[in-house]
Amino acid sequence: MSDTFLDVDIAVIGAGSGGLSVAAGAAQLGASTVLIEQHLMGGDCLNTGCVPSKALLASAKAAYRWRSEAALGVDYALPDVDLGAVNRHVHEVIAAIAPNDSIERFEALGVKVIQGTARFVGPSEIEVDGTRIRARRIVVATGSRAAVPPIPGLDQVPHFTNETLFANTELPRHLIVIGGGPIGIEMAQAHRRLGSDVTVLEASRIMPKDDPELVSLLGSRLVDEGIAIREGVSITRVEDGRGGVTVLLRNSEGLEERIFGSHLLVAAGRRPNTERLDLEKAGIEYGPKGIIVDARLRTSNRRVFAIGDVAGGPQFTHVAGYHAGIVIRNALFRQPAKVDYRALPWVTYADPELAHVRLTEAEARAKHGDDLVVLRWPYHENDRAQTDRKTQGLIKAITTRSGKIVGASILGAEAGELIQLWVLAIGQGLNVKALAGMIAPYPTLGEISKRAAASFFTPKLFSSRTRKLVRFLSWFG
Ligand SMILES: Cc1cc2nc3c(=O)[nH]c(=O)nc-3n(C[C@H](O)[C@H](O)[C@H](O)COP(=O)(O)OP(=O)(O)OC[C@H]3O[C@@H](n4cnc5c(N)ncnc54)[C@H](O)[C@@H]3O)c2cc1C
Ligand SMILES: NC(=O)c1ccc[n+]([C@@H]2O[C@H](COP(=O)([O-])OP(=O)(O)OC[C@H]3O[C@@H](n4cnc5c(N)ncnc54)[C@H](O)[C@@H]3O)[C@@H](O)[C@H]2O)c1
Repeated sequence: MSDTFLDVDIAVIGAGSGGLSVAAGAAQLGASTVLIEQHLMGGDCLNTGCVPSKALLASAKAAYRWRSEAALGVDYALPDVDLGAVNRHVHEVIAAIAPNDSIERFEALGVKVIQGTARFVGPSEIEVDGTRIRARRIVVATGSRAAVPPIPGLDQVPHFTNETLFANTELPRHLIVIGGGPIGIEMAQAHRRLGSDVTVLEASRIMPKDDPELVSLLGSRLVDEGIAIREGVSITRVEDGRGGVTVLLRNSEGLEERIFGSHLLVAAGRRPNTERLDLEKAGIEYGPKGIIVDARLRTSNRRVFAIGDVAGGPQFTHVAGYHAGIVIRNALFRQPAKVDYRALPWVTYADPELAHVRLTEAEARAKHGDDLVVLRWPYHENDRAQTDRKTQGLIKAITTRSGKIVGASILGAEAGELIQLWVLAIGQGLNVKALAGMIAPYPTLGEISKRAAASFFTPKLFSSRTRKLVRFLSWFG
């Protein structure tokens, strides 16, 4: 028998990036809203994901200044990294952002926040520690956690995941990272620059979702910084001992190897948080990738939506926030809004940054065949990149022969900022002509986008036909 009974318009399970956005929107639109969180307000992104990882990367970038900015005539001393102080910085950043996601802020918006683990007890009812909640609409936003691969011995060996890494206050002597996806690559570079030896062990190739040409340039840069990247390895066993961890693997040539490290980070993908929800009781279908949803983010139970990492699609904070808007439109405005990932960007915050939107070159070739133009512009051709000595990298944009932009990838300084122009252009279905004709302020890195776009017209503009035309017109005074 439950102690309390609540009857509300919307119940949201999980106060991470997705759940917080739905709850804030629903309450401000006048819907009675309950938000249930079993652990920390803000979820993964604030506490164990985006925020601490980017704060750690900021310290790492500072520690690298002696090398990256030596050419500017300013002599930075060799860094003396105190990981305890770095850790304090990381947690101060979390604390500075936390009020935005706090219980107090949400209650002030009119949301009833309940702390505890929610589970379904019926198609439109959930229970949290004796409180039963009936809701017209329920939104599952329970996120994901690190997937620990079934490597023999791994469960016996101490290892970090994103849940524990940011509590560490001692610099690893040699960090072995399992997984060369965005978490593995960002954390590998952060630790290398802070002073650790780092080895990345990747089963296939690093950053498999990004453009291989740009990934390969990033990979070379990471290797130059001293990170050992081992691709195509198969880890056969992990053992504890000798004050650290030993990883046994078969390398890409089929040879057995042992690698010894002081610490291990597992960054080998994510598992959706579906287990503790009793989804069967609400008739909600799910699989290993998460809760099954349609394009309107409805589950097999039409009163229940699933958003963010638990919904099995792209796993980013900006996607969880985008999902929240789709659910608000469906649940509160009764609009049949659907997700559309055609202009979905992502950025990996290595230095240099790697940013991408829509199709890679390979995907574009598969879709458009020969109806394709690949535009490239290197950073070293940009004056601002030269003044700031940030000349590594390039932009690669893909258009159809008629100039419709179908994809863009950028490797280089501020790539995460530069990609936004391309996100807008792709989202609005713009022709490359719009970017080529834009007046870009000088000297900015943004001119790289304009120059790449303008290069679409170079062959036509300087063709013999155009030159003949110009000569002809000059006869008329
Ligand atoms: C190291 C790392 C770095 C990242 N960096 C970036 C980045 O730079 N940019 C980016 O866009 N994305 C990044 N991500 C991904 C991003 O963190 C996630 O995509 C995002 O947090 C997903 O939001 P969510 O709302 O789906 O889930 P979460 O933020 O994980 O929130 C889910 C919440 O639900 C709660 N919960 C779970 N089950 C229950 C239950 N039964 N009852 C009550 N509460 C429950 C959890 O405690 C949690 O607070 C990163 C992830 C990691 C791990
Ligand atoms: N900057 C960002 O936006 C950012 C940063 C971090 C994380 N994220 C999000 O979090 C998600 C999870 O990140 P992730 O890096 O853990 O996962 P991921 O799935 O993107 O990459 C995991 C990598 O681990 C490899 N792997 C898996 N099992 C392995 C094994 N046994 N041995 C060796 N390699 C193995 C895979 O081949 C893959 O390349 C990302 O996909 C992304 O959506 C985003």
